[in-house]
Amino acid sequence: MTRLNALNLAARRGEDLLFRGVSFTLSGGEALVLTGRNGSGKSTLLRVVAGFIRPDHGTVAYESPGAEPRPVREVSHYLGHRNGMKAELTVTENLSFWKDFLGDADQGTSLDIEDAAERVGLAGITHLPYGYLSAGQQRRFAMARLLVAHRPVWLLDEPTAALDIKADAMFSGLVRDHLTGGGMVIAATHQPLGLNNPQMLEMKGFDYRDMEDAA
Ligand SMILES: Nc1ncnc2c1ncn2[C@@H]1O[C@H](COP(=O)(O)OP(=O)(O)OP(=O)(O)O)[C@@H](O)[C@H]1O
Repeated sequence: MTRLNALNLAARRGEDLLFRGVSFTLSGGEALVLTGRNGSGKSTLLRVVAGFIRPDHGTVAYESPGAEPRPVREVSHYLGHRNGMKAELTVTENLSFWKDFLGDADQGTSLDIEDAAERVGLAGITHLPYGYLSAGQQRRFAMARLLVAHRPVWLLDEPTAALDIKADAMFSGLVRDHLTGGGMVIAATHQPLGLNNPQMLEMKGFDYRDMEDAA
């Protein structure tokens, strides 16, 4: 059984701690949804888990049977607000870069680029420069990145913001399939993403200090 363990995480933004004492455990097939108002720390927590920001305190690691705990970044995809694609390269060139760069973790299997394009509903246009595509098409191809390299942990920051209903449903399908295959998802999202009974974690922003004072 695979597990992702976050223990007592704290992170600083500027002078102050933005959160502290954040712990959770996810097993393969499980999802965690981060909620909280704008600026409450959802993106920051995702970036700590992804390994982009060093926590002020605490640890987060991915565990799989017979292996030492590993940094989550070795086994995760991070889909943030930006698409992470170069406008002047074609879709195929962009996705090939990510496929080679990320590789498949843990002997997993991934889709080739045309199959991934089909999964996100955009077969046949992978020869076009990424910059020619509409904003929604660009976002769909950013999602295809999750499919061209196998990574068991998906870290998603508002993945479907500004997408139409069809794209929402398509992405919910990808997430469901990923979980059914034993993957994990941590998502900051206001959309249900088709998740069945996810764990929930409400981020409080800098206000957590007032709440502790009042307690
Ligand atoms: N690089 C930074 N340096 C200092 N403070 C930052 C930095 N990045 C974010 N912050 C602050 O940290 C707090 C949390 O930001 P974060 O982006 O994690 O919130 P969020 O819950 O993801 O918000 P949103 O829903 O608007 O995306 C905010 O008050 C923000 O201004």
